[in-house]
Amino acid sequence: MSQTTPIYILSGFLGSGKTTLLQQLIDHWQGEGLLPAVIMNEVGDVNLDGLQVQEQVPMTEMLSGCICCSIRGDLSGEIAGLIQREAPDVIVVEATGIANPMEILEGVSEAALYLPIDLRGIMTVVDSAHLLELYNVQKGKTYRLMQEQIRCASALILNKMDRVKEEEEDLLQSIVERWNGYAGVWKAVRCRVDIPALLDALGGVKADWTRAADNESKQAPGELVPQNGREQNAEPHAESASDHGGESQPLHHPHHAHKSHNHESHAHESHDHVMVYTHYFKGPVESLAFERLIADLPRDVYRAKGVLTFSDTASRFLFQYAFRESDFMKITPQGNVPDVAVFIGEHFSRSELEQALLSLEQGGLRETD
Ligand SMILES: Nc1nc2c(ncn2[C@@H]2O[C@H](COP(=O)(O)OP(=O)(O)OP(=O)(O)O)[C@@H](O)[C@H]2O)c(=O)[nH]1
Repeated sequence: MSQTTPIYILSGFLGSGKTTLLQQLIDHWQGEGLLPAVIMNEVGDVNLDGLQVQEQVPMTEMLSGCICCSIRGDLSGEIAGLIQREAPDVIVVEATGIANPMEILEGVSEAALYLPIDLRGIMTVVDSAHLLELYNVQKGKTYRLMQEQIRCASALILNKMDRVKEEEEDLLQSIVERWNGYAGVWKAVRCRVDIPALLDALGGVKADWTRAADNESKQAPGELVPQNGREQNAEPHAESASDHGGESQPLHHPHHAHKSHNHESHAHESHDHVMVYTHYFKGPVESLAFERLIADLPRDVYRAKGVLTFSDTASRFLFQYAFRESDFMKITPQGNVPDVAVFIGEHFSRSELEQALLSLEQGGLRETD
């Protein structure tokens, strides 16, 4: 009799709603009396999504790199550590939005060779409005990455349907069916889906199954992809970054040993165009000026998030910016969380952004009103 820990990969482009879905999965499992654990991967050096996950959920952070390449070698160690320390009933790996799911799948499959884990599938969360916009243009790395994330999915959550016009719904449906005719599709706003049905479609997680049942129903991790015939369909990684100019700073993490595998240089190339700027604030900033700065961000900044103290309000805020939509939520972070903002995008000017933020800190923007 062997015990295996079910593991799910949460994929989807930056800001599509992965953490929003994660919260619902956690609530569901906790309601069933199960202990979920999370491996959270962020390209920036601060984990802001972690602030949205309850403290009692065991969580491991893999920061400053993308799980599918630069810190992939660490993944099995993190899974092993989590199982040993916490003995969770289920593990969710939330990948960065720029991760190629095939590479993560490989990473988890490698780990499954010597760890008692059972890969249940990849849930890909799609920002439906963003997908439709990119589909109209039919080019760009983000478009190809989204396509790949959809192709590799075992379950697809077409999220942000509130931003899709009714007349666009058929097109959306036909795009994803063409790219992946096997995965179950759930349309959602704020990832509100029938969680038990979603999990059942991927094999479910049950306390008795996890803790006591034998391995009869266990799927070999690698089976998920060939089963659906998607391995052949998957397009190669996004093309080399050499076609991009600008002052982009590639995403690297020199402190982590790189595990050698066939796709390594390939995988790295796919992220070379992505850059991250992290700004630590020295003090509070004015809320309206900050909102204006966010509204004026260059389009090449496609994701931003942070924790801020505003000079004109009493509480602290978690701010989110994804696909030109921003959101501010009051929070009271536990522990010592600095005021910080992370900006992710492609070859935007870090120095200009830094200057704008510094000027904001000095109240500079107010003077230009
Ligand atoms: N309009 C709209 N906004 C949504 C929806 N679902 C989530 N959001 C918002 O989108 C933003 C990003 O959501 P997250 O769940 O943090 O996205 P994510 O994929 O985890 O983001 P990264 O981890 O940074 O890649 C947040 O401000 C959410 O409140 C939705 O259905 N509609």
